[in-house]
Order: sequence, then structure tokens, then C-alpha cells
Amino acid sequence: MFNYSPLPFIDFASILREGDEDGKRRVVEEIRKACSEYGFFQVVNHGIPVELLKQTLEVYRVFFECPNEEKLKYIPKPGVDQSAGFFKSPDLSKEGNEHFLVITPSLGLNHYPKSILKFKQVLEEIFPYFVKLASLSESIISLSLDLPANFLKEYNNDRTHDFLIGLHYFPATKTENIGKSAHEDSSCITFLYQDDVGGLQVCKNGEWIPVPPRDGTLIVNIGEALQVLSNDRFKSATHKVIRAKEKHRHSFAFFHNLSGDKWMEPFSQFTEEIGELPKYKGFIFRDYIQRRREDRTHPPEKYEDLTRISRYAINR
Ligand SMILES: O=C(O)CCC(=O)C(=O)O
Ligand SMILES: [Fe+2]
Repeated sequence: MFNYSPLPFIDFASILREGDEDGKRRVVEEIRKACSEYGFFQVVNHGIPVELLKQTLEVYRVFFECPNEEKLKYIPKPGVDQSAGFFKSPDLSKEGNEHFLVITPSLGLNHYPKSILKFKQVLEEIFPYFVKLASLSESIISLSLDLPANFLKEYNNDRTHDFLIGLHYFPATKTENIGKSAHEDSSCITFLYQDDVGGLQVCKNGEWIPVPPRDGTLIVNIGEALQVLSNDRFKSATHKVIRAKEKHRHSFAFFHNLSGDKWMEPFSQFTEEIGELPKYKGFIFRDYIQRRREDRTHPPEKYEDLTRISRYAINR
């Protein structure tokens, strides 16, 4: 299989090891470079057992193979918090290309599919690993932005908005192959694990770069929250998924998020303290998330009309 990707591989072994200061400095530099050039990187030796990543993919796969009537039980009811449950994404009117299941532990456990043995157990086992890895990554990213190691952690100190999403993409049809159309993540940091089908592509300077699957490797990307806070020093790269012919694809992602009541605007360290103008006006993060959620349930006619972070950009 074609297995080359220009996206940098970063080895986290040295930051998981106590006392390896040189190794840690190297990782800080590698992340600085990857986040300014691509907004994406791949992590090996991330501390999450590979077997557990595979089991997670497997329980999601079993869920998505259930008959529709079983999956539909988990569609969030109207009037109930829409940030967890089963969703079918008619991605801008293209029916049936992607299904997903969102698990947000802070909302309680009632949205775990009960019919799948081990689903809850596996998800409850992997979730704390992601929380820990995200916290570690956040401190390294802080250093890569020339901020104190605990700066982002102190700013982003509410973990109730983190969630896991399992995704199922149907095989391409004769006429179309869009899995997830080009988008940016709104999170602070996203961690993705994909099966061996492939299809993820990242945009750099207008070119689409494939990210082929690599066993046990996590794909990490910067979300729009960090893009705004860092005043564009780190970019949230546009990415998409192309569906394969005759193959179902599964992936899952952990979103290290920001609390909705946060006031978002570039940190002064990236504006007035260095004599630069802010590239975004301030806004309440929830307003943006709600607009994006509405786009998901009621997609606009035209792709260009989807809500994007650029609505808060200051164009000079
Ligand atoms: O399934 C994938 O590879 C990507 C998923 C993704 O981009 C997302 O959920 O935001
Ligand atoms: Fe994404």
C-alpha cells in the first residue's frame, strides 16, 4: 500500500519519560514546525495502548453494523442536548455518506449503545487516556507557542466539553465520493485514529495531501480555538475525507475542546505585547459552536454559506 505522508511523525516517548529534557525540547521544536507548516502531525509512542485503539475502532464498527432501527434509538430527541448521540450526516444534501456517534461522558452514560457488549467498558477505558494525552500535548503546544507550559491548561480548565466521535463512511457510489467535505475543526486539539482504508486528506497551500493509515499512529491537528487564541500563529488546517470504492471506512476522533462560555480573542502575547494587531474580534465560543451545529442539522443550500471562523476575522 502507498504509505508515504509528508506530515511529520513526532515521537512522544521522550516527553512521556521523566527527566529527558533534551528530548522534550526536540519535541517542542518539532511541534512548533508542524503546527506552523501544516496544522497537522502524526504521533507515535503516544502512551495509548495500540490494542485499545483497535478495540475502540472495533466496538464502533459493530455499532455501525447494527440495523438502522437499533442505531436510530440513539438519535438525540428534540429539545435534548444535541452534543451526544447518533447522527446521519446528509453532507450538504448528499444522502447517506457518513454516520457518526458522539459520546460526551460529562452528559451521563445513557447514550452508550447498550446492545453492544464491551462498548461502554472500552470507551470508558480509552477516554481517560485521551484526556491525559491531550493535557500533555497542550502543555507542549504551550511551550511551542513560547507560553509557559501550564498556560493553555489554566485558560482551558473545564473538561466537560471533550468528546469522542466514531465515524462510519459508506463506500463511494459511481457518481460521488465525498465522505466529509472540506472543513476545519472548531476544537483546541483533535486526535484521530483511522482504520486501514484511508481517505483523509489535508490541505496545504491549496494542495491536498493524503494521510495514509499507519498502524498505531494517531493523527493530531490544531483546531480553530487555538488558531484564534494564537492569532493565526498555529493554523487549523482544512481537511476532508474521500470515500473508497467498495469499502466501508471507520475512524474515531477525540476532541479536546473549550468551554462554551469562554470569551475568545487572540491572547495579548500574540498581539499588543509584540506590537501586532488582532486578526479576530472577540466572541463567545458558544455562539460559534451553536451556528456550526445548526449547519449540521440544517445545512445551507450552498457550501460557501456554512459558518466558518472567518466570520470573526478582522479584514484590514
Ligand atoms: O474520519 C476522518 O478521518 C476525519 C474526521 C474529521 O475530520 C472530523 O470528525 O472532524
Ligand atoms: Fe475534522
